[in-house]
Amino acid sequence: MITEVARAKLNLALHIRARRPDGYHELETLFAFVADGDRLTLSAAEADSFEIVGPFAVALAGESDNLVLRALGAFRRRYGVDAPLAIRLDKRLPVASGIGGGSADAAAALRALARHFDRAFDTPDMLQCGLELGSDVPACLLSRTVRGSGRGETLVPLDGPAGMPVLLVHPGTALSTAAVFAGWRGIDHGPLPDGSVLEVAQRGRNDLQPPAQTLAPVIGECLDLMQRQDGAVLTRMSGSGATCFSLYETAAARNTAAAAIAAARPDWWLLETELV
Ligand SMILES: C[C@@](CO)(OP(=O)(O)O)[C@H](O)COP(=O)(O)OP(=O)(O)OC[C@H]1O[C@@H](n2ccc(N)nc2=O)[C@H](O)[C@@H]1O
Ligand SMILES: Nc1ncnc2c1ncn2[C@@H]1O[C@H](COP(=O)(O)OP(=O)(O)O)[C@@H](O)[C@H]1O
Repeated sequence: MITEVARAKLNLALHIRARRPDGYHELETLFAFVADGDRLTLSAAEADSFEIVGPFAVALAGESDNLVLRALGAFRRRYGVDAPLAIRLDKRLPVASGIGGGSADAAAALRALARHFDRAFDTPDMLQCGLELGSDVPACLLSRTVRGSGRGETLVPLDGPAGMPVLLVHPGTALSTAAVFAGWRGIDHGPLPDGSVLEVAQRGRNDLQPPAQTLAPVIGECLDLMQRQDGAVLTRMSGSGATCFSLYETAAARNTAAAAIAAARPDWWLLETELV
């Protein structure tokens, strides 16, 4: 049996530069990944099966086109393999929350398939296979700190602050990525700055925060509460929201903040983790 962690994705900064005629946006982003995420297992079987378990399985129960199955179909068509497989997804990340759960699951499925069929996962061909499933899937295939541009598929690996403590907070509202992009006002506020990963993150922005917050005002409350805690070196919304993150210098500061936020908002989802 093969197990892959579908690590949660963060956009440490996300600059939207232009609307494209094909309906996508030209962007510049600093992708980073954390130690925790969904878990995907894959094994040879008599017949195909797909099962979703875990705390957020119920959010996907009504959907037939899970990104994991789309990844399986894309891999089979591309590489001409059809041996039956049993796949199980342990859904631990909130759905439609800006931390790439679906993209990370698709990427984890591609990595597991590559291992099962004895292929490399980081080839141009696999990255293209990933891009056809979603703009974030190539970055999620690599699951390491990387600068992304274009639709998110032009990737330059960077040395990030691995091990840095992170707190993720999701205030409960699911947001459609397309709806948030549609609310971007079309004003280019400029490229990612230069500097180390942490400097770029601290001097950067998330241009999708204003339109996300218009759709889900609770994001403002979430950021306020996170910013009121001591010791964060950066607090920001990730992707199209609504998950927000804080980076800390120490695990103790992160844990103290997590306890205070959990006490204030017991209904919000929290994850204490670290950058990889
Ligand atoms: C905003 C980001 C930032 O990393 O993350 P999430 O919030 O989804 O996690 C990504 O750009 C999301 O990537 P992904 O979730 O793979 O999006 P896709 O499936 O490719 O596209 C969904 C929709 O988002 C919009 N979209 C996506 C990427 C992009 N560069 N421009 C866009 O305008 C389009 O409306 C598209 O139809
Ligand atoms: N395995 C999956 N996990 C999460 N969402 C999925 C999955 N498969 C399909 N989806 C669909 O993709 C949408 C975007 O989900 P997700 O990737 O979690 O959000 P985001 O792109 O904001 O991080 C969901 O609303 C859901 O309809």
